[in-house]
Amino acid sequence: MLNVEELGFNYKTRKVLEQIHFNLKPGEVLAILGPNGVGKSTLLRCINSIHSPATGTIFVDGEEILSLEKHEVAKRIGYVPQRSEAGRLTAYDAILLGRKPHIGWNIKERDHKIVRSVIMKLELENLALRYINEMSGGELQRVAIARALVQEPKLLLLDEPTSSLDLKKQLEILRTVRQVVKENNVSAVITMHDINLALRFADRYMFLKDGTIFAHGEHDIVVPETIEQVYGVSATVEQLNGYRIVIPND
Ligand SMILES: Nc1ncnc2c1ncn2[C@@H]1O[C@H](COP(=O)(O)OP(=O)(O)OP(=O)(O)O)[C@@H](O)[C@H]1O
Repeated sequence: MLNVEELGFNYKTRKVLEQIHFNLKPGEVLAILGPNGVGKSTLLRCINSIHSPATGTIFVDGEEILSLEKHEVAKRIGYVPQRSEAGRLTAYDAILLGRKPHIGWNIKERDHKIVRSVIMKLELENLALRYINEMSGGELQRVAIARALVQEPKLLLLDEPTSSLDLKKQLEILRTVRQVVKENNVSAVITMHDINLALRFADRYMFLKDGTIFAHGEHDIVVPETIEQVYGVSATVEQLNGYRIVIPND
């Protein structure tokens, strides 16, 4: 679904990413982890072609992403940035806007049906007619995720999607994203800071350090050495209730 080959990116003269190389299969959730400022959001923006890489190529569902028109990118990729803009429109209309790449001028009953089903899936019924510029950070974050889901993309790019959510909603959102990925055989790339949440919902993990991949693989790469090397934190990794968990030592 996603092939990133030898990707490098600079902000002006400052090198941010180099030698990023990985694949993601349909039906997989990849968690991108790493310290503040390492380039996680920048990587998502390169995949979504908001940024043009200095080197390398990115293929989504077999198509080179930079060769596609913006609306063609939007048909394939649903991107939720860290901070969403909030205009004076209702949550329902904001979510319906996610259908725009597919519909042109005419909104069909099928579009409303998809919007209603995502609203129910994310339990947003009570927010649907509220204005998004009057919402809390967490409410807005859930609306932005709903909007990406109604796009019915092949690839979801979520930049810290749970950063403003309470514990229950963190679990609900990630469970829903995982369910959508598995049911529709699409893929998701999610940047996160909470390693334990990632260990619960992702299939693969990628740790970035100094602008490049330090480790990439399944949960067995999440070991004390990786945590120490990437974050400079001594930690123990244990198994609890079927999940691997990371516990800092001090
Ligand atoms: N528009 C920009 N212009 C110049 N530098 C930028 C720009 N956006 C980000 N940077 C810098 O590029 C580096 C990578 O930023 P990025 O936002 O990708 O990191 P991140 O890993 O997502 O961080 P965080 O975990 O704090 O969200 C940082 O040093 C940041 O200061």
